[in-house]
Amino acid sequence: MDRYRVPRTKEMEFGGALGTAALTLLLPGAMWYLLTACGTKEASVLQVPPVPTPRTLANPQALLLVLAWLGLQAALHMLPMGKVTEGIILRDKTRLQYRVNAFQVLGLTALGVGAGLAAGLRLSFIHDHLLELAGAATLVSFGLSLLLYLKALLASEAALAPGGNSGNPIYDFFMGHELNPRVGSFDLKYFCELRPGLIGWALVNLAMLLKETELRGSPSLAMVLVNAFQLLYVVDALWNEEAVLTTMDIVHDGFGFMLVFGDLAWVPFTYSLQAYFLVGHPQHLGLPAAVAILLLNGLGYYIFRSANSQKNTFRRNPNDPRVAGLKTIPTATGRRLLASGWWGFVRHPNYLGDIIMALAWSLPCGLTHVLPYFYVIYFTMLLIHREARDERQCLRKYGLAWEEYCRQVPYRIFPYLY
Ligand SMILES: NC(=O)C1=CN([C@@H]2O[C@H](COP(=O)(O)OP(=O)(O)OC[C@H]3O[C@@H](n4cnc5c(N)ncnc54)[C@H](OP(=O)(O)O)[C@@H]3O)[C@@H](O)[C@H]2O)C=CC1
Ligand SMILES: CC(C)CCC[C@@H](C)[C@H]1CC=C2C3=C(CC[C@@]21C)[C@@]1(C)CC[C@H](O)C(C)(C)[C@@H]1CC3
Repeated sequence: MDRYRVPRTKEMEFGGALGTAALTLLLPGAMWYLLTACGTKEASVLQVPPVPTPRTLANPQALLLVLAWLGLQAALHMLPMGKVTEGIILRDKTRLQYRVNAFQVLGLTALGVGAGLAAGLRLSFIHDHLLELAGAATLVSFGLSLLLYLKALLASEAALAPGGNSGNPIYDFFMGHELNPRVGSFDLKYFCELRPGLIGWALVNLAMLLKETELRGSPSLAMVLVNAFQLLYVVDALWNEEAVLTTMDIVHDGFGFMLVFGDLAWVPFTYSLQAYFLVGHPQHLGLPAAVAILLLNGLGYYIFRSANSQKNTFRRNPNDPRVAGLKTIPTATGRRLLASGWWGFVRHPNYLGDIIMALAWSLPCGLTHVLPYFYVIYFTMLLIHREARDERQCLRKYGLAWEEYCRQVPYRIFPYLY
């Protein structure tokens, strides 16, 4: 097993141990700040929000609900439906198996929620107890990350994550020490990456729509647009679940606090900020503006989906007629890089589409507040940072061929700008 041992992480990211220690506290703090500010009349980012009470941070009922949600999603994931597929080849030359059934799970969850609503369930309680639920999800994230770190200490050296094996406990706790932590055949990272967080996000959005309906008799056009756009994004991710197996998160990053908190708390509670904002700060959206925003989202989605599909098709079968005619650059690894089509336009066309969509999700909230624009600002920063991480890995993997690609396709995300 020694020859498969994962080398020590030398280049630490996010400012090393100090930076990751700060982020471990700052990220939950930022989420708390955003939600509290959004719940006030002013919704100002400059107003210092009240200090959270212990009861809001650790509410037993909210904790039970979050655990029940995770339990339900885990149980649905384990149902023998959907196909089983293999992940990429690991260091020890083995491949893990994954059950692909997130889309069916979404369908079953939707049926359950529909039945609940028909039976009188007041889903808008999610709006009324948003802080408690976010606090509970944060607590669960800390607990799970700690268990994962302890479990990783017992794992074989070949099972560790290349990015989370520095030997510094704080850094490795944040980045994730073990690459693919599993309990039996249940893969914790693969499960958390999409299902509880993304379906939870759609559920929180729906709760906001229902709350608005309770308050004003019907949902606003702005709220319908935000719900529809983000639901499309969630459905798309679940429908293309298999593609997640080749993302940086699954292939390179361990499962630590960054991803656990990101998946279980950050995504459902901060990505739904626009819908939460609209409940307390109704916006009038005229039809021409709505059509323009709809077209913008359509453009973003088209770029995002076709760029991701083009690369996935090419990686699966370079001779597929849909991609066989594209220009490519050979690399020493035997794999080729696409150098025309979407991947000849900019080096990360999928990020460009994603950022355009992010803007379209904020615009329905009007131009009077900064808060609903948090997502597009944060997301642009996240993707610029992620792009830099990916470039470093690609340069390491492909060397001269990557340099040639960068020469042929000079812009990273934004054509003629960056
Ligand atoms: N909503 C959210 O919060 C987030 C969304 N995302 C979205 O997730 C999606 C996936 O993103 P991510 O996992 O970061 O990365 P990508 O899907 O962009 O994958 C990057 C990898 O693609 C391969 N690649 C790069 N250039 C080429 C090329 N020219 N030809 C062929 N292959 C190439 C390389 O891997 P290899 O060569 O090994 O195949 C590279 O490591 C994106 O659409 C992104 O916007 C990402 C993060 C957060
Ligand atoms: C909390 C920190 C600031 C950083 C946390 C980052 C995470 C929230 C994101 C890292 C990569 C992600 C991906 C998606 C959601 C956000 C996180 C977990 C994704 C599942 C969204 C839907 C897309 O279609 C996708 C391609 C499947 C995404 C994969 C990466």
